[in-house]
Amino acid sequence: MSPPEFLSNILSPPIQPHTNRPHVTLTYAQSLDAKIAGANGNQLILSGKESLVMTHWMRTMHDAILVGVGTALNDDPQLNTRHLPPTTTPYKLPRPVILDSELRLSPTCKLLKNFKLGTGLAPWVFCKISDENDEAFTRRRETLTAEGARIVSIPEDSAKRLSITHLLEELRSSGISSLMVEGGRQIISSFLCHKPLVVDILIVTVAPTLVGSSGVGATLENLESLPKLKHIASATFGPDSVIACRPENVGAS
Ligand SMILES: NC(=O)C1=CN([C@@H]2O[C@H](COP(=O)(O)OP(=O)(O)OC[C@H]3O[C@@H](n4cnc5c(N)ncnc54)[C@H](OP(=O)(O)O)[C@@H]3O)[C@@H](O)[C@H]2O)C=CC1
Ligand SMILES: Nc1nc(O)c(N)c(N[C@@H]2O[C@H](COP(=O)(O)O)[C@@H](O)[C@H]2O)n1
Repeated sequence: MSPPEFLSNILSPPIQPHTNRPHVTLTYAQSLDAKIAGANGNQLILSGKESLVMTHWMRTMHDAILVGVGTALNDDPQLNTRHLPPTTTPYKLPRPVILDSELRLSPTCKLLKNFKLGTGLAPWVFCKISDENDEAFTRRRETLTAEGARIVSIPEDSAKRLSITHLLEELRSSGISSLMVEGGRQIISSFLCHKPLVVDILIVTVAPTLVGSSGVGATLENLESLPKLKHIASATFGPDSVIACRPENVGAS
C-alpha cells in the first residue's frame, strides 16, 4: 500500500526540509462556500471517505502534524492514520504538535490517551515563556508533563502569538523534517501570512457542500496579507476536489 499518486507527485517522499525549518504543508477541508466549520465553530465532517483516506496518507508522509489549541479544545482530534486500510507493517504516525501559549490543552484529551495506550506519539505542546511565579501555569505544565506531553517554551512574536519562526527552528533542531499544519482558522492565517513565507505547499479539499454565512471561514486575513498562489495539481477523491498550490516566492532555506 502506498500514498495516492497525487500526493507522491507533489510531495516527492522523503520530503526535504530547509536548512533552518521543516518543509511545511498547510492543509484543510472546506465547503464550496469556503467554510471550515459550522456555526460557533462546530466541527463539520466535510471530507468524504475517499478524501479523508487521502488526508490520512498525507499524515503518514509527514514527521509532525500541528493544530492550534482552539482546534485541540474544540475537536479533540486524534491526528492519527486510522482511516487507512489494515496492513501488517504499521503506518508511520506523525508527531502531534499543539500551539498553546497558556497550556489550556486538556490532560484528558485523546492525543494523550492515545499516547498512553501506545497508539500515538507523545504530543509536543509549544507554549509561551512563563513567569516563574505563575503557579497556575506551572501546575498545568506539571499535569500535562505527567500525562506524557513534552512542553516546549518559545518566544512570542510582536502580536503576542507564539513565534512561528522559533517554532519551526525548534522543530527542525528536534529532528522534524516535514510538518503538516491542519488548522484551525487562526493557525491557517498565521502560517499563510507569515513573512518570510513558510508554507511550501497548500493542499485544500473542497467538498460539494454549502455551510452558509454562520460558518467559520478558512482565513481571517485581508487580500493584501495573503500570498499569491501558483497552481500545482488537482485531483478528485470521490465527490471532493483537492487542489494543491504553492505560494509564489517561497523557498528560502
Ligand atoms: N475543516 C478543517 O480542515 C479544519 C477545521 N478546523 C476548525 O477550526 C476551528 C478552530 O479554529 P480556531 O478557533 O481559529 O483555533 P486554532 O486551532 O487556529 O487555534 C488558535 C489558537 O492557537 C493559539 N496560537 C498560539 N500561537 C499562535 C499563532 N502564532 N497563530 C495562531 N494561533 C496561535 C492561540 O491560543 P493561545 O493564545 O491560547 O495560545 C489561538 O487562539 C474549529 O471550529 C475546528 O473545527 C480546524 C482544523 C481543520
Ligand atoms: N481533512 C479533514 N476533513 C474534514 O472534514 C475535517 N473536519 C478535518 N478536520 C481536521 O482533522 C482533525 C480531526 O482529526 P481526527 O479525525 O480526530 O484524526 C480536526 O481537528 C481538524 O484538524 N480534516
